[in-house]
Amino acid sequence: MSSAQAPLRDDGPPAADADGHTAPLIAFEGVSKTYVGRAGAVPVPALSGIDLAVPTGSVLGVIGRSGAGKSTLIRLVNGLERPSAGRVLVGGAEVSALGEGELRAVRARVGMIFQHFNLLSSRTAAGNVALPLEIAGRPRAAIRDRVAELLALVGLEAQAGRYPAELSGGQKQRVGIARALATAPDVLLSDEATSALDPETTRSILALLRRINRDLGLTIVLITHEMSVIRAVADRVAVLEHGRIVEQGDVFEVFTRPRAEITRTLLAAEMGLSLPPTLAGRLTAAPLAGAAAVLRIAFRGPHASDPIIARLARETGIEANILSGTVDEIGGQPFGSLAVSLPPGPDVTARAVAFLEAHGLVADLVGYLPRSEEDRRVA
Ligand SMILES: Nc1ncnc2c1ncn2[C@@H]1O[C@H](COP(=O)(O)OP(=O)(O)OP(=O)(O)O)[C@@H](O)[C@H]1O
Repeated sequence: MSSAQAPLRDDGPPAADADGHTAPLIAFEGVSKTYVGRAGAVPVPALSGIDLAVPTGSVLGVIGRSGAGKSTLIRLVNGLERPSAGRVLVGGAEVSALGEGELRAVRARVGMIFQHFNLLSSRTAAGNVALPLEIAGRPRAAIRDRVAELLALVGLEAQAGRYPAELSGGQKQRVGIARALATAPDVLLSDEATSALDPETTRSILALLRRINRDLGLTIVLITHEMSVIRAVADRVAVLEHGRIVEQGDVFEVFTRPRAEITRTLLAAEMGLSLPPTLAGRLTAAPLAGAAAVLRIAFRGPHASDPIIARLARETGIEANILSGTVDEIGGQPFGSLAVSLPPGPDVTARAVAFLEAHGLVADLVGYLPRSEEDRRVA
């Protein structure tokens, strides 16, 4: 538990089973949500049959395209929405069955940060962080000390007296994080918290979230439409499509063995972005005449890809050109991806993909490169 206050459960720390696994802090059991709206309006199914368990102290990333149901899912955790069917449990309490009074107590244990920060423009950074403590009726001196502690935690001691209009986007989000942590919650919900930030600021905010998770043991659920966010901060990922979880698991497993089509597409999009800009800008979705197919190959371990490109050439006669390659880490494990272009010829793409997958790698077509560009690159 991150907090000095009573946890949501009043029976001590989460129960452990015989194998020492703790009960999930958040659980969705057969949850569906349909928005009914005005009389006569067509009901909108937003989530269907969601089963999800978020272990205490973990970071779950929920990814999906616009309209997939991400916001609905996160709003069910703090009771801002109620399910049409199923149960949502937080710390053993069935949020979906609580009355307004009890819900208020739960919400004090669940902090939230937002894409557009949602700060009060009339209050300073310190004033924004103090707000939840004032609402909770804390004594003035305790509020002052707690606000100073929180601003130090997010690296904003020097900005305490500044108004939101005088802060950068990253600083505003740091104030948002400090405010969300004010009542020492057990859970932090992040609704696209880095979507309005530039890449460098995004990295620093994600690093801050990771540090808070590690140092305070805070359980984090974040929603995003970017795989790079998941990779940077999450332990586990759930992929949502049309209101259903189509894939979930350990981030390393899902990145290196994506099963659902949507997961592969999202990973390929990220890979496309990590190509050198001159190449990425020339990548086309359609196979123009004479274009070279570009594959993304995911592999585990720093050297796992080296022999496979040589073997592809030797065993199938397909000579792939390496366009770019990265080796990264997910949760301390090396994970790499290569972009290669393939020579022209009948069935070359299908044969290459089949060969690579037969050797335990994941290969996805990310697009096509005009042959002249590809030749120039190789020359
Ligand atoms: N209050 C509401 N009333 C009616 N329909 C809604 C409401 N909120 C969301 N929806 C619908 O539910 C579906 C899921 O929406 P939701 O906002 O959860 O998706 P999302 O994945 O968060 O999308 P985005 O990334 O665009 O925010 C969409 O079809 C949306 O139009």
